[in-house]
Amino acid sequence: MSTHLVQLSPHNDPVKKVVQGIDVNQVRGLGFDATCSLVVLDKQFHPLPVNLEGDSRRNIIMWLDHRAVSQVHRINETQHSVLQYVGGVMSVEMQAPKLLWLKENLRETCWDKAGHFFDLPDFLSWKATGVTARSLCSLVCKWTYSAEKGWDDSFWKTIGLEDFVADNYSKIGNQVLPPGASLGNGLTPEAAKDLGLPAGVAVAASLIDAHAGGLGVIGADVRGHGLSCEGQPVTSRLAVICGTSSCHMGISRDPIFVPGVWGPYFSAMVPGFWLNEGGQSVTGKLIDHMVQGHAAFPELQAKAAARCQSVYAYLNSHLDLIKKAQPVGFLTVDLHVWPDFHGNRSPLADLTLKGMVTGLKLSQDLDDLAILYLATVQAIAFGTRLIIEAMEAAGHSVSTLFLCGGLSKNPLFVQMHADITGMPVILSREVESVLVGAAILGACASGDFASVQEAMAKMSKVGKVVFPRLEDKRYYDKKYKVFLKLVEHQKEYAAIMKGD
Ligand SMILES: Nc1ncnc2c1ncn2[C@@H]1O[C@H](COP(=O)(O)OP(=O)(O)O)[C@@H](O)[C@H]1O
Ligand SMILES: O=C(CO)[C@H](O)[C@H](O)COP(=O)(O)O
Repeated sequence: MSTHLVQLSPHNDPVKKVVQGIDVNQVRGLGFDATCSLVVLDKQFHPLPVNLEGDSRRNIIMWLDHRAVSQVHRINETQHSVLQYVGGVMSVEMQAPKLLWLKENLRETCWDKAGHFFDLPDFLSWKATGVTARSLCSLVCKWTYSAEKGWDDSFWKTIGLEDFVADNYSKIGNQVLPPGASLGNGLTPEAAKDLGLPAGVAVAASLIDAHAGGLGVIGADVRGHGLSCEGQPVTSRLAVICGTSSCHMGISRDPIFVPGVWGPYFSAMVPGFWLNEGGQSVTGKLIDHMVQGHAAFPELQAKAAARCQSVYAYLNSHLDLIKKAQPVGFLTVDLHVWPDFHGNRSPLADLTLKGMVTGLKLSQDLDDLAILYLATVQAIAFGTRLIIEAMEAAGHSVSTLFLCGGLSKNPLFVQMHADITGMPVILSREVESVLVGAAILGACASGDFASVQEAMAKMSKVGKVVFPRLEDKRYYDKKYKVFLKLVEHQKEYAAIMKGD
């Protein structure tokens, strides 16, 4: 069986493109993953605006939309027991605060007319099959559903969304399926026509993108690479899905409660295992922001284009040029970044935190841009170290990182994660591992594999292993101390400004 991976985009016909030249009757199954954004439809399944302007083309609240700040504060003040299962503090990026925002701000134009609220991956599987069943993954991770106990009526009543209880959760999902389960009669004739595939192809209950990435990498056979996780349980592996944001997926046999780290979620990624999900709200987005906002960016763009390189490949080679005899990471001895430009997701779970840079100079040249980029990459890796320390303090034991997502294409990002965490980093043979995770779902829905675990073992493959440069550890330990001071100081500044 071969696997075809496709990233959906509204601007082209990617599925038709990817199956060009192959016999579409060989396509056995389809799996969807997407970001955990909130899709709103009316009772007839038409888009409903989630904006004050009433534009129904904008019917999705994106996952990184932080408009529901006041709502999430009030939800957290309830200290309801479901909050235990999201790290103790609900994130503004989850669905309950967004739903409450819609009720409080768009009552007539949206809330009263709404018939269906979907997590984006569930919307896609509905669109493909007409089946409104939700994936256990999205409901458990973003909607407070429990795999063991179902919905908790008291939570929705307490936060002012008793409407869902009254109609037996029909608008947010009262049929829940494990990821990979086959949906209805598969692809509808209409969806089949849109995608250029045969009707009836098996379609799987979906996964959120990070969870698909986790499935795509975490079960690989690591024998023969000299790794300490060889022979250790799969629970010693941490999958880090790093793209626009980074998600740190660790699994365990028993529930582990990690303050500030989402979960524990039962069966939300690997069936039968509990999942903890650490995260950083902006990582790839932050690097892009720092690089594109610098005065030397036009020069960088021109030079990279002249060499037919990406700006990141150019910056990495520029850093190699200016580092001289020292390790590249040592270029930031006096430049430090705190990366929470969009608040801290884990483990501090503090939406109010902001980004910080210390060590700026008057220069605005390419060297300056390259070093700021390096310090940003390092700050993201220090954030990963902080998350791992929190997970380990609560009972996880991590020995190896499995990186995937757009940022794992950046060798500097990967090496910094190895050096700063002191752990080997495994990269998959298939670089688009998030899509491998979705393909695993499709292969389960078609019945080609009896279980997600079996499909994971067969379909994830180790590509490259990057080991930490342990000789640089002392330097990174010192920079980590500074990193922790930055947030301590930021909190002190906030306290000073709050005082009389
Ligand atoms: N070839 C590359 N080299 C360096 N960085 C890259 C490369 N490709 C993507 N990135 C980084 O990855 C991020 C996007 O990752 P991706 O996984 O595609 O996003 P998403 O999480 O939204 O699916 C970008 O913000 C960029 O910083
Ligand atoms: O919360 C998440 C997963 O649980 C992700 O951060 C969210 O889905 C967005 O992912 P991406 O970085 O791919 O845009």
